Amino acid sequence: MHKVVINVIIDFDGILSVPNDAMPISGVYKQPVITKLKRREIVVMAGIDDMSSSGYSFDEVQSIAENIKSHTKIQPKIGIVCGSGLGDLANHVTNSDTICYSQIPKFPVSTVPGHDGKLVFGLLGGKPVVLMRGRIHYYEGHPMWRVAVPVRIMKALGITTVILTNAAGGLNPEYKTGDIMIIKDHIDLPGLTGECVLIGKNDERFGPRFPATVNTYDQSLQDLAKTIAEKLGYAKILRQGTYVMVGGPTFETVAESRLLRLFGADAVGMSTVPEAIVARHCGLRVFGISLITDMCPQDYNVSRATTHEEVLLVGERRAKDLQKLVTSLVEQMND
Ligand SMILES: O=P(O)(O)O[C@@H]1C[C@H](O)[C@@H](CO)O1
Ligand code: HPA
Repeated sequence: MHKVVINVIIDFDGILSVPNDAMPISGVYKQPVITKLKRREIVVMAGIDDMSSSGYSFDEVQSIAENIKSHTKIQPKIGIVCGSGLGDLANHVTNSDTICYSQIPKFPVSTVPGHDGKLVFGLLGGKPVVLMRGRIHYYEGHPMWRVAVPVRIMKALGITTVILTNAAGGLNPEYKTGDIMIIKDHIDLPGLTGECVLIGKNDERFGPRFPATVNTYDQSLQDLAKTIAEKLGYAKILRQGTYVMVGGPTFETVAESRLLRLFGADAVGMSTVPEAIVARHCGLRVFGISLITDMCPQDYNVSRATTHEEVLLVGERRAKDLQKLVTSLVEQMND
């Protein structure tokens, strides 16, 4: 969302004009403007996109879902978003129907390597699922609402639970590359600084204006995943922690990593939080899991540069373990 500072001139007849040099910059509205004008008028005058927009309307979301339904007979109960390098989970889906995002009118398309851009419908662990092989990220230039609108679309397709997976950098010094972290909580750093995914007009048919975000991540699913992971022999690589979302696409500096750790985060990534918030907002049960693909530098002497290639490589190496965990979780969870 853009914010603008503009100067307006209001003459004695109440006629209002905007100087030619009025330009959108990051900032806040000047108070005198707010008192004289409706917010919407300022937006129109400044030539900015509709600031009250929170994205596709309820009806648009329903109609995107209807279009998707015409491509498959599967009625999914669980939605799964695959993180960087984790899309091969789709290979475990049987009886599958695959639809490219680009085939679906208005469905946002991902541009990031390791994010194929396909919806895969089918059975996983015997349950009907829809899997997003590839997600949309804020740093690709999408507004925040668009990053998470696939979750609303999956809800309109009939899911009741969403599983969010991601690749993340480890901040907790006890973590190691290749660890699997069950997300117990998150820090919405963009949200705390004014870019919450739910900013804009609220349609109560999606969810309430002021949703609570305590207990975003379903406790019973966390417990079940922990039990399954231990049975699978993953105890040594299993973690449970707090994920912080940053806007990206830069990987963190040493000072940023230290700051995020001070905030209480165990892992950092560039996704998941808007999806989790939108999912809870519309009443979905949420489970989140991070694969620690690199350790964030917290010491200048040992800092080395993280690359996306490294992230994908670790994703590939741990893919099978994550696939087993997610498949068993889907199989054993109650609907
Ligand atoms: O989609 P996720 O969150 O798994 O992707 C992570 C964050 C960046 O998109 C990318 C960095 O390598 O991986
Ligand atoms: N930082 C932010 N996002 C990430 C990282 C990281 O180190 N690794 C994978 N996604």
